[in-house]
Amino acid sequence: MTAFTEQLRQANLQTWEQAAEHRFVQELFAGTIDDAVMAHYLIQDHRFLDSFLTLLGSAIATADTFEARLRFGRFAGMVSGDENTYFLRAFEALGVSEARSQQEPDTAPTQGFQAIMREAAATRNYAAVLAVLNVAEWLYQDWATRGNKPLPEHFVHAEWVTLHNNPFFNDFVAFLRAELDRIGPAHSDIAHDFFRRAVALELAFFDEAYNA
Ligand SMILES: Cc1ncc(C[n+]2csc(CCO)c2C)c(N)n1
Repeated sequence: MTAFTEQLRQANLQTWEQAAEHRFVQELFAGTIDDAVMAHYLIQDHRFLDSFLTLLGSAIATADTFEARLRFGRFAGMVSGDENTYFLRAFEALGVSEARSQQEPDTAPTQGFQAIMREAAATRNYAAVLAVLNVAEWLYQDWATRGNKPLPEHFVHAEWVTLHNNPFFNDFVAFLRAELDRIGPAHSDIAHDFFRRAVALELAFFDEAYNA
């Protein structure tokens, strides 16, 4: 039988592939991404991280096992530490001042993500929370691990790949998928709905980077 998460991905395959093979991903690996595009993307993504932590909090609250709560807790610690540091170092390297990173308005995909993460958290439904988390993590792991490509030279590019392709992260994605494979089939409609909308937002988020 096809795993539930694989069924979700197959149901959204075209959008998923457009995101995973996006121009942003190609240029990131090639190291040719325009600094203005990277800066705009990271400013917006730093805001994504804020609501993402809200969603993780909801996963801790709604998970049905102690083991799952521990894993989400460890992951929240990593995201709040190393990953936040990356953003600050990248902003400095790209010459993005604190004033600019705060002044730039939220784009539509950023607002869309903040809304769907809050909405999933508010359902208090573990399957809905897992559906959004799976897209945000698994889709990023997919593009970051595809083809075993060599890392770009500049740390701003290279670390954006390795943050989404390392043993800790890969383990966490496997855990997220196993949780949704276990919980999802009994909540299929809500899982499909949140998964589909989140994949569309991922594609829109990459597209938006080029409106810098
Ligand atoms: C638009 C967008 N979608 C997904 C991710 C991936 N992601 C978001 S939070 C998080 C946890 C720690 O890495 C990961 C992997 C992203 N950064 N931006």
